[in-house]
Amino acid sequence: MLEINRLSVAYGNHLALKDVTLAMKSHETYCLVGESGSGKTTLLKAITGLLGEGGRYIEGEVVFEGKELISLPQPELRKLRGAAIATVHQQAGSAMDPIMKVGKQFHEALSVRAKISRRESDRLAQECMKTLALKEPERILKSYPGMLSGGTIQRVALAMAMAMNPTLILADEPTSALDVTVQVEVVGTLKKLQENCSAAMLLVTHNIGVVARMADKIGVMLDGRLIESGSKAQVLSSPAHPYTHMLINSVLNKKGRLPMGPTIYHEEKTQGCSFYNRCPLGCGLCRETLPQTREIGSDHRVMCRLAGEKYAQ
Ligand SMILES: Nc1ncnc2c1ncn2[C@@H]1O[C@H](COP(=O)(O)OP(=O)(O)OP(=O)(O)O)[C@@H](O)[C@H]1O
Repeated sequence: MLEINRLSVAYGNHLALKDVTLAMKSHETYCLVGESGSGKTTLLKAITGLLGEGGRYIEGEVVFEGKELISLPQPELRKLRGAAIATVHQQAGSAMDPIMKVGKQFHEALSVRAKISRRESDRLAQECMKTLALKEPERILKSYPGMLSGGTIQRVALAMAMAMNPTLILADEPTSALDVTVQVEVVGTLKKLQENCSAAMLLVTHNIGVVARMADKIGVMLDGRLIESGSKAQVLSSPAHPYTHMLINSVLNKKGRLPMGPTIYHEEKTQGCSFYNRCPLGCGLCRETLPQTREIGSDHRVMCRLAGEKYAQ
C-alpha cells in the first residue's frame, strides 16, 4: 500500500534522506527507529509533501495505493492528507486550534473526507473515544484543547485519526513528550487503535519497548539511510547491523544519540559507512566505500558488509 523507492531529500545542501527504499503492506505497523537527526521525521513529512521551506526532493518516488505522491498536485495531496492518510504529531495539542472546542475540531477534520453533520461527527468522535477507552468523551468534545492534559490530548488525536477511517496513519513520536506514567496510557491507546482500526501505521519512536509492543516490521535509520529492516523478530532478536545492536542495547542520551562507549575508537568522519567512526567492527573498506544493502534472511536487509560478525559490547 506504501512504497518508497530510492528517495533522497535535502534541506539546503544537507541530504536528510539518502536513497531510502521501504515498502509497507495494508494493516501492517512499521516502526522507524534511529538516533535523533537520522531522518525519521523527514521521511514522514516526505510522504505527505510537507517538507516545508528549504526542503526539496532530490530523487525517488513515494507510491501510495498506486498513486505517485511527489508529483501529485497540491489539492489532491491535501485531500489525501485529510482522508486516507492521518497524521499524529509528537505534541498533538500544538497541531490543534487552541480557541476551538475539540468537538468542532473533530467536525472540521471529518468534513475534509465527506460532508458530515455536527451531530454525526459528535457521535463518531464519542464512539472512537469509547473504543480507545477514553473517559468522559462528552466532556472532552465540549472542552478547549488547553483544558485537557497532554496525555488526554495525545489520546484524543489518536481517536481523531481513527474517526477519519484512514488507510495509513503516520505517527511521529506520539508518546515521547509525555511523563513516563502517561506514556504507558498513551501506548495502551495506540495499541487499541492498532487493534480496532484496519489502517497501516508508520510509527516513529525512540522507545524500544513501544517497538516491541507495536511493530510488525522495523526499519532502522542512520544518517538519512535505512541501514536495516526486517520483521520485529529479525531486528529485535537478531539485529545484524552493529548500530542496530547498540540502539537496542543502549539508552539514548538526552540528545537522542547513542552514548559514546568504549567500543568507539575511530576518529575520522568518512565517505563510506556513516557508523564507521563509532563501529566496533569497522574495517578500512567501511571507511572508503558505502556498503551495499543485502538480504540476509527473508525480507531482512542490512547495509553492512560485516553484519552478523560477533563483537564484544
Ligand atoms: N527544516 C529543516 N531545515 C534544515 N534542516 C533540517 C530541517 N528538518 C530537519 N533537518 C535536518 O535533517 C536531518 C534529519 O532530521 P529529522 O528531523 O528528520 O531527524 P529525526 O530522526 O526525526 O530526529 P528526531 O528524532 O530528533 O526527531 C537532521 O540533520 C536535521 O537537522
